[in-house]
Amino acid sequence: MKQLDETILTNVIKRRPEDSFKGNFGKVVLIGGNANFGGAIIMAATATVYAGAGLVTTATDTANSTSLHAQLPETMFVNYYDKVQLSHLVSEATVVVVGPGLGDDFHSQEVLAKVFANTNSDQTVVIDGSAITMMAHNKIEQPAGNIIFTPHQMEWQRLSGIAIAEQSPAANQKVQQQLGATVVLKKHHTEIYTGSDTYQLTIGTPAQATGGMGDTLAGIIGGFTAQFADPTQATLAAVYAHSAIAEQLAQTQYVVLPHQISRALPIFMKKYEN
Ligand SMILES: NC(=O)C1=CN([C@@H]2O[C@H](COP(=O)(O)OP(=O)(O)OC[C@H]3O[C@@H](n4cnc5c(N)ncnc54)[C@H](OP(=O)(O)O)[C@@H]3O)[C@@H](O)[C@H]2O)[C@@H](O)CC1
Ligand SMILES: Nc1ncnc2c1ncn2[C@@H]1O[C@H](COP(=O)(O)OP(=O)(O)O)[C@@H](O)[C@H]1O
Ligand SMILES: [Mg+2]
Repeated sequence: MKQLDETILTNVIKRRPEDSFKGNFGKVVLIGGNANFGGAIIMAATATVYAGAGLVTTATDTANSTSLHAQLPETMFVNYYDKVQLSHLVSEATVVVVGPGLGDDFHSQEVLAKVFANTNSDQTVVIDGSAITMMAHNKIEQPAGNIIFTPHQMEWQRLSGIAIAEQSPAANQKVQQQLGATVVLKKHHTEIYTGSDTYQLTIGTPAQATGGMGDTLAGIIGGFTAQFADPTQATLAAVYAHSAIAEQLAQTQYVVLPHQISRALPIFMKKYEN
């Protein structure tokens, strides 16, 4: 297993061309946040905006629209029950992030089905949280696109059928190959299965063990894959940046809040641009 190090950041994070505009840095659509889990999609969208995506739209329950804009005026809002708008939005996106706080009831399943019906092979599709759980429980096929799954260990157990205690690199890799998708298996020392290689994160801290930390990672992956050329390298850089920022904050903090990682991204990324 290859160990991820700081060089992934300088390899991936590019200085912006002078002659550029928001359209050069990707359109990201994030779908999630039911009436109970609005915070999850707000945290994910915050991470995507602060990671530098050019245009960010959040498709969520209408109950979340005011709090979303109070936290993050940079994002646009769409009611995820508006099937026409949702279909159009997803099909026009550079990157789709689906699942943070989506829930798994009948309405969540309908939203997921509409999203999956409208992705295409040119897009990166980050599948997180409730979307992974629904795919596993309801045997839903993978959508079109370059797929990146971001499960925690229980979500990976649900999707792969491998019990947490049995999640060895060999067993995980076998299922990754069947899926044909990148798998970011989140835990202390997260493992990333890309198909051609397996990587391990050797940084990260228990100060990250708090709700919303994975939602934030999904958003950073969305922001990085929207802007930077190679989706696999961009994913590796996002995973590294998320924990590197957390480690820095944890030097003086007992717990690191997810939104603090997002807020730190622009200054952190500036140090590595080249
Ligand atoms: N503010 C918000 O709106 C927030 C909304 N959120 C959204 O909620 C949705 C559900 O996501 P979820 O992760 O909370 O629940 P689920 O998928 O049922 O997994 C939990 C079960 O798995 C078990 N478990 C075992 N190992 C584990 C591991 N390594 N990591 C984690 N769990 C592990 C665990 O064991 P236990 O803790 O009971 O011992 C428990 O039985 C999802 O859409 C997410 O985005 C959250 O992000 C929080 C903030
Ligand atoms: N002890 C730990 N050490 C390092 N990273 C951790 C630790 N605990 C949690 N994390 C990180 O926090 C995130 C948790 O993801 P997840 O469970 O999906 O959170 P949520 O769904 O609440 O946003 C992952 O990126 C994981 O690697
Ligand atoms: Mg999660």
